[in-house]
Amino acid sequence: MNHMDIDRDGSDSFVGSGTLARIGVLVVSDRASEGVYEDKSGKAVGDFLKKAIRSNWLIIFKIVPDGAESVASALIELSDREGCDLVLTTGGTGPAPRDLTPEGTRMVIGREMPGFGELMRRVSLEQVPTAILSRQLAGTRNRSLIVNLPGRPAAIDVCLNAIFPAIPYCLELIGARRIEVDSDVCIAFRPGN
Ligand SMILES: Nc1ncnc2c1ncn2[C@@H]1O[C@H](COP(=O)(O)OP(=O)(O)OP(=O)(O)O)[C@@H](O)[C@H]1O
Ligand SMILES: Nc1nc2c(c(=O)[nH]1)N[C@H]1C(S)=C(S)[C@@H](COP(=O)(O)O)O[C@H]1N2
Repeated sequence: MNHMDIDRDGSDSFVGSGTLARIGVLVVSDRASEGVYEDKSGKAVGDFLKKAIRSNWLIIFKIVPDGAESVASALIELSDREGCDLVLTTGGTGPAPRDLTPEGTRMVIGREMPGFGELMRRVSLEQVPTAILSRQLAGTRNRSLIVNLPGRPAAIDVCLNAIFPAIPYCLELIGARRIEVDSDVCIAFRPGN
């Protein structure tokens, strides 16, 4: 498990005070986990978060091979033991036999939140017709929001740009720690604001 503190300027050390949100990034990839290739998707998620979040947060990074069990146990570790408010997974959402991230996610979430997958498929479809092949899910596990992203590095920004406006309010509703986003990158919507 790799812990890295990130401040709003994108450096790797935490500064400032206030709520420290905990964000898990779970890379699901046979080849990245074996070192056959270098992970680019988890890194792209970290880069997006560094740009988008202006309150204090901590990233907890983990790479596992494909599989429902490997995903489920990593999600439990990130949500329950690491106390993550938000967990973003990459990879393993397609139809290939070893693509079992949605199955692993479904094993651990209490409530499914279909809107996240619906929106990501809609915006991705404007870029690639194969967007319909992603079975990405999202849901809550107690005070954690878990969201599946596709594995392709190019998909990460497209998907996060689309869903991030709804994430701060969702975290608030489930009783997770509060995050503030940078309005130059994304406008968070909180009803009543
Ligand atoms: N973490 C990652 N870093 C870099 N590229 C990735 C990563 N995850 C996926 N990809 C790329 O996106 C493609 C589709 O992702 P998918 O999750 O279906 O992986 P895969 O083909 O099952 O292979 P693997 O599990 O070994 O990454 C991969 O074939 C690879 O080219
Ligand atoms: N934005 C975006 N979404 C995308 C893609 C992409 O390149 N960009 N690739 C699609 C493809 S080819 C597949 S098979 C599915 C599942 O990808 P995964 O198995 O890497 O999660 O995501 C889809 N969604």
